[in-house]
Amino acid sequence: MSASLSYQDVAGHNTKDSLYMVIHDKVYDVTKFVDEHPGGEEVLLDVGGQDATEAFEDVGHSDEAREMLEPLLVGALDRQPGDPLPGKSSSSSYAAANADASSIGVGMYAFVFIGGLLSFFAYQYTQKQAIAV
Ligand code: HEM
Repeated sequence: MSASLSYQDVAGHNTKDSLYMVIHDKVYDVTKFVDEHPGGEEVLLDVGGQDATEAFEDVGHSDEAREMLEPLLVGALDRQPGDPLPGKSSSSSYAAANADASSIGVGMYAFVFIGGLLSFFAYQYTQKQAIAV
């Protein structure tokens, strides 16, 4: 129970036959749990052999789900310098995705605003024309 595993040890267990994952620097053997997971086996296989802290927290798992982790515990993760940090790569890609989305949003506002200005001036112009006639 008090075993200490390296990230490489965990990374080796990334198949349905033997599936480990790291959540909050603890290593869990989820092999037997895969078929029972209410969220489906696919998501667990996706993060198999990796740090799943962010994926696990993103879902907002219940306290019950957290209790289910206890019997699956294998040991603590012995994190070495250079090992992936929880969610580091995916959080930066989330940030990038968000930046993309918001720049599209800004573009949309600019488009609508400029469209509005154009129609305002077009209206003014036609009004002046109408008066001039
Ligand atoms: C060993 C770790 C895990 C356990 C014990 C666990 C357990 C559970 C439980 C009990 C639920 C039902 C809802 C709840 O009580 O919160 C659930 C739902 C869910 N889980 Fe997990 N989970 C684990 C890991 C993960 C991971 C790593 C992911 C994502 C990569 C994930 C994705 C989901 C999703 C998407 C649902 C929602 C299903 C739905 O509402 O239709 N789970 N999980």
